[in-house]
Amino acid sequence: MENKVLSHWPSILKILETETSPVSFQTWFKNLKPLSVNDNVLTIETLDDFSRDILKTRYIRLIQNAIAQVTHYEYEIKIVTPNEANQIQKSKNTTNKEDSSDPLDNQSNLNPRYTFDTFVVGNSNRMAHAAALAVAEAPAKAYNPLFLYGGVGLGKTHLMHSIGHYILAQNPSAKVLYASSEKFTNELINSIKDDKNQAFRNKYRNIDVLLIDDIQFIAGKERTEEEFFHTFNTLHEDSKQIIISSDRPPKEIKTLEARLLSRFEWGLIADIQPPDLETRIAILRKKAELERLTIPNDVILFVAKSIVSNIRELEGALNRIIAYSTLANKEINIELASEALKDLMSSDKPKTITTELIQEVVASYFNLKPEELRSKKRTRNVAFPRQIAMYLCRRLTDLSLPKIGEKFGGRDHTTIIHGFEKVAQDIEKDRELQQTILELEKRITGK
Ligand SMILES: Nc1ncnc2c1ncn2[C@@H]1O[C@H](COP(=O)(O)OP(=O)(O)OP(=O)(O)O)[C@@H](O)[C@H]1O
Repeated sequence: MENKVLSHWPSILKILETETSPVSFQTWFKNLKPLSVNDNVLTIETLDDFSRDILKTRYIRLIQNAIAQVTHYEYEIKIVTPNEANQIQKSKNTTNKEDSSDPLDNQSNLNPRYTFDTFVVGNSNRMAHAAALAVAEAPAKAYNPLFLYGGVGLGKTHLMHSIGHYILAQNPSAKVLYASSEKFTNELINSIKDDKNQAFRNKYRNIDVLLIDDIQFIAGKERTEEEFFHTFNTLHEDSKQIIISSDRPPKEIKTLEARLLSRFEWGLIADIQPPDLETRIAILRKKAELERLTIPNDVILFVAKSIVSNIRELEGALNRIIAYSTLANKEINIELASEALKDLMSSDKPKTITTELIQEVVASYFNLKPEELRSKKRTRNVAFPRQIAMYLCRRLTDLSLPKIGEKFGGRDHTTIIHGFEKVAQDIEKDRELQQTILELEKRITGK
């Protein structure tokens, strides 16, 4: 059964928009995502605990009414955070229960917000964006497959959906299908269980564009790899476009079958790096513009400097500030922003510390670009911050010396040891440097 809530979600949002103030709509409703319907319960995802609590206490009835106006059906509403949604998904996966009323079935599953228009291009994603656009303009002709990889929350899904939207805008009858590799796996398992393998194959092989997100999850799952291999071959032979995303390059997906690995390398592999400061600022400005909000420059800068390695978190921080301002009925300024982000900054949740994060923080501290730390430049204004970044990489990550060297433009591990020792010695006698290192560590670890 195709669920009406999802297909009519834009109309439901329109009703909510007319029934609430613009700020309230932007803050609480615009980002809601209907996830699934089970019996009478509709699960909707919101951005964080804060929004979930507000929605639960103040707006459930309003949402129910808006949905009922469109679907003529009254659902029980369950609001969840992305973490809770993941938990639900995980428990579903382990029980392998088929959700026959999955609202995403029979759709291309594209998020209307993820288009090229709303994607900000910067140094960190320029190449991936150009490749995505080339594929969108000439599906199955430019690069096939297109393999996009990068860390969490850096825009892979956004770019994939943008390709889908673009192709559909050019050719509305194109069959575009987006699925996470988990969904692909679950549907395959269910199809085997229910003896519906042919239906599964029809679904994934009779399409023009296949977008598979987070492919790393199929690695090591033999049956899924096998099925994906045949799906891939069929589509590729029929000149259909395949776009794949992953959190790492194909070669680093351990236990991925060699024949799949080699196919992933047939087309183009493009990476997305964490955004530099300028791009983070541009993303925040774009978001404010889309939400029709005026956010002071110093607040934008504050957020952009506070959240460096994940665009989802960057957006979440801005949403939080907007929510605080709405609730407290106060204008957005730097005091309000620091208050709103206080918990986020001092959160106990361990941050993933990567060399990219360290390079970004160190570069920003010394007014450099992260690329300069990876470059061959040897002037002291670059060389010393680079040694500091190497020192911090060695202290704060578990990476081996050669791996760190690789992340600094392919330097030899002896250079890393030299950098580390130089800084370690200087700290002994230089109090100012001690303070600098402490400050950098604080910014990197968020503690
Ligand atoms: N360049 C960009 N311009 C504007 N928004 C962006 C950009 N990159 C990412 N975003 C936004 O950041 C959020 C996270 O992006 P997305 O979900 O595409 O990340 P991802 O790389 O697929 O993450 P994951 O690894 O968790 O699947 C989305 O809301 C997306 O719109």
